[in-house]
Order: sequence, then C-alpha cells, then structure tokens
Amino acid sequence: MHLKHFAGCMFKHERDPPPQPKLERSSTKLKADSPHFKPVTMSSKPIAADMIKAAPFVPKTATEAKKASSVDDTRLQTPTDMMYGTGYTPSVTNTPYNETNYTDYGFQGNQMTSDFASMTFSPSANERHTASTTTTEQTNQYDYVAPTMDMYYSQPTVMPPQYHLYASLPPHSIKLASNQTFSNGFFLPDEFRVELQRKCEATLQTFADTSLPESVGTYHSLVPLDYQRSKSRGPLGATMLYKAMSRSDGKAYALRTFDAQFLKNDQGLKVIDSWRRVDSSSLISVYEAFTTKAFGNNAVVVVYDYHPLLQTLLESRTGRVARLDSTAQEQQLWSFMCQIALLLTKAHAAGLAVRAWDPSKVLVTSKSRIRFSGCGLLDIMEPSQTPIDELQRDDLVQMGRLIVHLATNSFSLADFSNVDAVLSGFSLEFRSILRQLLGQITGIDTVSHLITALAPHLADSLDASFYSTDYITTLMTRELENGRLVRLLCKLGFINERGEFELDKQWSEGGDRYVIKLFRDYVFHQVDEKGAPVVDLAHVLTCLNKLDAGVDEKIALVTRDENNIIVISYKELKSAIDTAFSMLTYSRPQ
Ligand SMILES: Nc1ncnc2c1ncn2[C@@H]1O[C@H](COP(=O)(O)OP(=O)(O)OP(=O)(O)O)[C@@H](O)[C@H]1O
Repeated sequence: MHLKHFAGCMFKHERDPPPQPKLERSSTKLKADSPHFKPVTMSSKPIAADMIKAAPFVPKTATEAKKASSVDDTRLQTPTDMMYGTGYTPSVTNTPYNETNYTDYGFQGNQMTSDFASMTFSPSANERHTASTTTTEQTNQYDYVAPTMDMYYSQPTVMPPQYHLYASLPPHSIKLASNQTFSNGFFLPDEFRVELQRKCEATLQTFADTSLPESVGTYHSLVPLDYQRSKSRGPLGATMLYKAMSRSDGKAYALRTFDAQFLKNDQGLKVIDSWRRVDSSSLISVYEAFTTKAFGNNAVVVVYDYHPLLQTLLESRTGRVARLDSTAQEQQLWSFMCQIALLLTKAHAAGLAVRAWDPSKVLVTSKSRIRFSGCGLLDIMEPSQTPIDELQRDDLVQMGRLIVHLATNSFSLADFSNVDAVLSGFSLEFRSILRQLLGQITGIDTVSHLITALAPHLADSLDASFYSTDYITTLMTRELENGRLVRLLCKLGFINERGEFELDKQWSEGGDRYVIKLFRDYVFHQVDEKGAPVVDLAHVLTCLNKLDAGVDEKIALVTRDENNIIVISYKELKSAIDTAFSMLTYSRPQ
C-alpha cells in the first residue's frame, strides 16, 4: 500500500498553516498531545481522497469561485509535456503562495509563485484543484502513461539526439491567464537550445581516419573541416583545415596546415605572435604557428579558434539563399563595414595588414556577424616587401571590393570603375563611401577616416549589439535558476541514502538529519489518492526554490510509519541540509 507516502502530500497545501512551532532539535518527534500532532487515520480508502473531502477548497472571492468552477480539460495531457516544456499546463491556480518572499533572488513572491502555480496540474498534488473536480469524476492524467516510461530521460538509442523532441507542439493559441505560463517559458527557446546543442555536438565530433596523425604537437583527435582532400592551390595556397582538441586546455581549435615549402624564411612564423596580440571581435583569434612532421611531410600548422557549424561568406552567398531586398541588404552591409572597420582599427594600430580578403576566408559565425579567418597566413606564405602603410591602404581598397561583391551578389565582378551604375539601388551615401574606399574619390585614406565616415552606422551597430546583449542576458536568467536547482539537487543527492550513515543516530528518527530524508519523500515520493506516483514538476520546482531561498514557510513532513508529523520551515530545512553537507565535505575517514 502506498499509504506511507501519502501524508507528505496531504498537508502540503493547507490554506491556513498551523501556528509555527519551534523545532526542537533534540527531539524531532512530536508528542501525541502536541497541538501540532495530527494523527493519520488509517483507512481502506486512499487517504488523499479522504483529505479532499475533509478540506475542500472554499473560494473567498467571486473570481476565485469562477476560476474554480471552470473545468479545465487541458489538464489531460501526458506528463512528458510537462517535463520537457513542450506542452502547456494551464489549470486552476487561485491560491498563490503569497506568503513567500523571494526578494533575495530578484523576483517577487507573487509573480514567481503564481508562475510556478500555473504549472501545477496534478489533481492530488494540489488541493486547489479539487474544487473543480469534486463535482465531476476525477480523472487521473497519469493513467495515460505507460508504467515503464521514464519521463525524465528519453531513450537515446540513435545519434544524433532527436531534436524534434524539443520542438514546441501545437496548439499555440491557448490563452493563459496573467498568472499562468507555459513550462517551457522557464528554459531557453527551442531554436536557440538546438543551435547550441548542435554546436556542442560538432565540437565534440570525432573522426575515425587512420591516415590522420594521432596527435600534432599538443593537439589530438583531428577531424577534417575541409572535405576536398585533394585540392588545387586555393587563394592562400593548398591548405588543409582540421578541428583538433588541445591537450593543454581541453578546448577545440582549428588547425590550418600547409606544406613547409611555402614557408619563405625562418622568421615567417614570428608574425603570428603579432597577430596573437590583436584582440578584435571580427577576427578568428590566432594562437600559435609551428612546424611538424606529424603529417609525413614537413608541414606548417597555424592554430585558430574553432567556431562550430559556420559558413564562409562565399558559401552563405552562393546556392539557394534568400535574397534580401536592397534596403535590408544595405543595412546588413553597413553592419559588415562597421565590423571590418573595427578589425582594421586594431590590426593597423598593431602595424599589420589584413591581406586575406577572399570571401572563403571571411566566416559568418551567426546572423550578420562576420570574422576574418585567414589573418597571418599570407604574411607567412607570401611575405611582402611593400611598405606597411601601402598594404594598409590596399586593405581599404580590398574592403571596398568585398562590399561591392556582396552588394551585387557576384564575386566575379572585375571592373569597379562604374560602381554608381552597378549599385544604383543603393543609397548615395553607401555608393560614395565605396568609391572613397576604392580610391575613385578622395576622402578615406586611413582607417580613422573610415571610422569617421561610418560614425552614424557605428552608433546603430552599437545599439543593436546592446539589444542583443540584453536579449542574451534575459535568456541566461532563465537558465540561471535551473543551474541553481541542479546544484541543490546534487547536494541532496550527496546527502541522502548514504550507506555508511545507516546506523548513525543523526540519521535515525529523532536525529538532526532525519528531516532531510522526509523532505526528499515530500518533494519526490508523493503518491496520489489512487496510489499513483505524483510526478509534478511544478511541485518539485516550488519546493526546491523555497528551500534554496530558505523561506519561513512551514511544511508538515510525515514519517514513513505515519506515526509522527514534523512541522518544519524551509529555513530550518536549509540549515539542516547545509550542516549535513558540510559534514560530508569535512568528514574524512581516519
Ligand atoms: N576557424 C574555423 N572554425 C571552424 N570552421 C572553420 C574555421 N575556418 C574555416 N572553417 C570552415 O572550414 C571549411 C573550409 O575552410 P577553408 O578556409 O579551408 O576553405 P577553402 O575554400 O577550402 O579554402 P582553401 O582553398 O584556401 O583551403 C569552411 O566551410 C569553413 O566554414
């Protein structure tokens, strides 16, 4: 019989909590004559059902009564929806835990608790629901679940993971009350999460190719990123690109290799030291360059940051791409120009020139974000005798050409003398800047001239970047709470059910740690009036948040033999858990 777990859930939603007794640490057992002692009546019927009758929900206001009387058929959904946030959990939620104060955590009690409350739809886990169900036959939604189904983890029998499991499902048009929310509102948006997961997966990808060296310097687990293994000489010579993991820091890097015969002199690799010091958000960072015989021949390796799943500018502009209208395209190109200007500012100030302007060496790392990936390569392979200020002026011309190519969506244009005619759909200002970059009219000779000319657009870019940061910060805040709860769960996992403490007095009835055990039952091991396990994510989140906040609210924990009830506040529980955990971390076997 499941009675032993019932009691925890029976008292948890009492609308008027009993007067708050001070927990006697020396004796956690309450005596039978204590005002807080509530004997559990053994009954042949499920106890929770008794409790529902004994303590029906009495609406206090007309709104509450109206809410309570509306039977919400959306509650009949599988718990899988609830766990993974794909479904909605609107239900009658008219008793927010407004006595709770979460101020320390940046959210106010009512708002937070009503959000959590809206996730609650377990009929037995929350007596508030019973008002609507006492008049109708209660339906146990968990009847819909195969008993062997693991709601928390799908069975990953195939790789890659099945991302469709995370997609939000229709219907999307459910109208929620202001105090309700979808459970997926607590987590990252699906597309964003899938994108990050795909990137993580690509970063960890391995490749079983025995022809590749096991390690190259401190890098191992090579995966070719360039699938044209037998390539003709590209714009920067015949180079090969690999993803590899570093033995020194465990991170992924991109290794570009080429035959050492292209290394013009021994000093060639030194230029990478200068590029390493260029710190620009528009640059794929360069780390080091070395020679190796790991590939059989004598090869040069230049190490860059690895950015998973990105496209080159060339790839992003060829094939079936959605064409932007000229206004949107111009806006995007202004943003590209600003990003390039930022790189040129840093590179030119360091006495370097970019030189690598081929669109296959410009990477699109996210929407409208570009980074240059070939910096330093030409300096090694084709060191130039041309004075640096000329090379830097040439950077501006190359920049103008790249933008014209992008604006015309063609990389074959060779004659730039008639930019005005070719770009007739673009603004006068845009065409004028391009002509200045190309040297057809005076105005932009150095990067500082460029920055001045771009000033209004740099301000737009800065604004857009602030908005984007705000958005990302908001998304992070959602996951922040989840990380906090995972740490709390880990703590509880470390503490509970430790074999070595089985005979320890502190863990037995009357011991300090006993309440932790009971709390675990209260949070996770409740059963409903039919004896079915209650798998209510909202209840778990609510309890854990209150525990983490250490609020003064009291709950009644019932011993497994159902002979005793311990009334204890979350604050006291938190302190008991902290003490138990610190005992674990400091106790070492003699
Ligand atoms: N730093 C990087 N991190 C992750 N992927 C990259 C990185 N640099 C390039 N790539 C990807 O690797 C692929 C090959 O790049 P690569 O520069 O070798 O192109 P390519 O056109 O073959 O050039 P080349 O002919 O000069 O070798 C591209 O699809 C690009 O998206």
